[in-house]
Amino acid sequence: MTTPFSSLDDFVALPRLSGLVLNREGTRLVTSVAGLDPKKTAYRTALWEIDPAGEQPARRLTRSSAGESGAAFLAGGDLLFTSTRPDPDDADAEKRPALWRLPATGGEASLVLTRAGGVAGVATAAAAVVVVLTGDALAGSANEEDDAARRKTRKEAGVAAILHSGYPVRYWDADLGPDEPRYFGLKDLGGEGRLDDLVPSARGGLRDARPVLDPEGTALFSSLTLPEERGSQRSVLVRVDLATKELSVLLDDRDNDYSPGPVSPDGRFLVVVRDRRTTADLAPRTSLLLLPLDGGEPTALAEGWDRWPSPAAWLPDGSALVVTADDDGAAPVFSIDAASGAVRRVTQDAAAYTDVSVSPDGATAYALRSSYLFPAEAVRIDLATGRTERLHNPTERPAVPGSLERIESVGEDGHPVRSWLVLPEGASADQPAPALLWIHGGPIGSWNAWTWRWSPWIMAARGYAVLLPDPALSTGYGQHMVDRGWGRWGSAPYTDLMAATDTLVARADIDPTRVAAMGGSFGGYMANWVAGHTDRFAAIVTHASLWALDQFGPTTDAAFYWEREMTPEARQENSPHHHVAEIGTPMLVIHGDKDYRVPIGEGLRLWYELLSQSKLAAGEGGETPHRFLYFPDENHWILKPQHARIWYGVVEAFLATHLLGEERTLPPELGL
Ligand SMILES: CSCC[C@H](NC(C)=O)C(=O)N[C@@H](C)C(=O)N[C@@H](CO)C(=O)O
Repeated sequence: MTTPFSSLDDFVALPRLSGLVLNREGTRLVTSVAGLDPKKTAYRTALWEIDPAGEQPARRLTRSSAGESGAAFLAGGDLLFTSTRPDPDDADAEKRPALWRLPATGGEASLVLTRAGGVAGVATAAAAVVVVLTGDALAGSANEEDDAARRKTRKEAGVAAILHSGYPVRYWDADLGPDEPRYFGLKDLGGEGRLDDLVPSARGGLRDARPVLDPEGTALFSSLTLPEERGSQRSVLVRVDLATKELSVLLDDRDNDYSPGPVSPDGRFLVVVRDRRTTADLAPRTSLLLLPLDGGEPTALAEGWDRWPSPAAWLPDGSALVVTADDDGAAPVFSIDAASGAVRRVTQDAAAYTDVSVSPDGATAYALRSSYLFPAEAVRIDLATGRTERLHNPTERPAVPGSLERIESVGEDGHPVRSWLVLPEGASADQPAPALLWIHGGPIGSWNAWTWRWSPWIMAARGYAVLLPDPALSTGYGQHMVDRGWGRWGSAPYTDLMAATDTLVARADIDPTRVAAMGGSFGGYMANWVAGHTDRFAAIVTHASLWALDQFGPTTDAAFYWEREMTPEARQENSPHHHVAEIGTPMLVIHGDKDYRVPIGEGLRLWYELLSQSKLAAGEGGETPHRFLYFPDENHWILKPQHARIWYGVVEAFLATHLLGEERTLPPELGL
């Protein structure tokens, strides 16, 4: 069967949904759809409306060459969004994300405000016309005019230098400073659009945070990151009064990070996500608290539930909280009774749900849902029965070239290890398929949702089976599954993966002689570890991978996080670079230069040590089966559509050489 996964051009052109917001009346749903721009070198998003009743077809709301994102409904029904589309009244204005408003009654969107530091996000109150914007301001600026003037000076002088006195200095793929994120209360939406800097003392503490407003728009709740000694940090929970700007710290201790969930409909309780601070002996743990906003003590919610919930929305009568949580290769919707903490699974399918909101009568939820069978799509969920119905979406489900199975293996310690297995069409005992072991990143995570970056269907369309195992350190299997791998990456996570591979190759429809291992980020770490510990794979692909743990810890963008995870001894014991001399498998190394999470130094050192020290080191004349695919302008992830095509094309060619004994033509854009 020909599907969009047969052609990389067709694959990158598939439209992608993200985000879903519901208006207060429950009558309008809005999502973002990303599609290729005319040059096919970038994605741009447009806003689409979906009928919550499931009757009308989806309709496109916005159209511009700049694209739109960050949709948020105002009480009253107008839709706010951000866009770098041109200011209709100022053709010469600099392109920067601004705030736009689309009237509920129809007509064109109008520009609400533009600011020198741009508008990064919008939060609105449910029951009052109150808006809080997120946007950058230069650290030293006193107000908006001052900020604009300082930016102009810096730009005209051509200065990019940044003077730091604290940590971190980089985040993901961005250099931090002298900009820092701020929250702005927007006064007089219809008039001058005056902005009020709500936390001027935040320094860099609002990075990674998002404001949550109470229903009446009297206060915002947020995490605020505070610097600690020795480059460390913690996230405390704060409340900011939107009238007086008074900031109060609600929860702050050195054993946990806190972030806000939704405020109860009566405004009395705040749901709080508590993330336990890790040490070399203590793995992460996520739990929920209910914090009375009248000053009482927080209480644990669903304390005995061995899952890590992500809060989504309250039922309108405040009787229950709707959450999602990773669970056995899925991320269903659950309901937690607010009084008893009793947990009930709502959705029953093996899918991952996000962006959940609840209708005003509390009977229905709306969400995005994806799985390995289909990308994100908007659905309606009957909260009483769990019955789930696909709405009329802006996109169709792409047909996939094969089938999906759930399989189970047993780890060395007897612990079950569960995997998804993608099988190509025609795989059988008569025609066993070559196979790929794909290792997920994190390492705290799960293969439970569609991903565009690691699409197993691209490989299935080319005849490969793909195994997606959740080894030790994966989420959705209880705390013990995380604890048994914490700080011991080369032990249970590795042996679980080998147990899953044993189960895979024991199948009659899999060819045990043609199997490769691949992973990205932590998955790339593990691919490197696999390379130094077994010769059972015919090829290894390692993307954005950790190679030398002593070097990686201090150079990543969040050194404090990794330095907590292992002792110096554990870093030595678990570092793949000590085993380079054992590597006898051809490796394809892939790295982006703008990767600040796993800095390029990991990829450069891995590449040189493979060429100079592995069993397949470069010989006289420089010959080696290893390859290095380097992206000078990509980050931890390969995001540009033309580079995604190169990524899949080069990976496929490398696998064809070593698993199938076939030579493929490399993508011509490589210029080779
Ligand atoms: C929730 S697990 C922690 C993720 C981790 N965070 C920090 C602060 O380092 C992280 O980014 N890990 C990467 C090495 C990684 O494996 N990333 C994966 C998944 O997040 C990826 O696919 O990029």
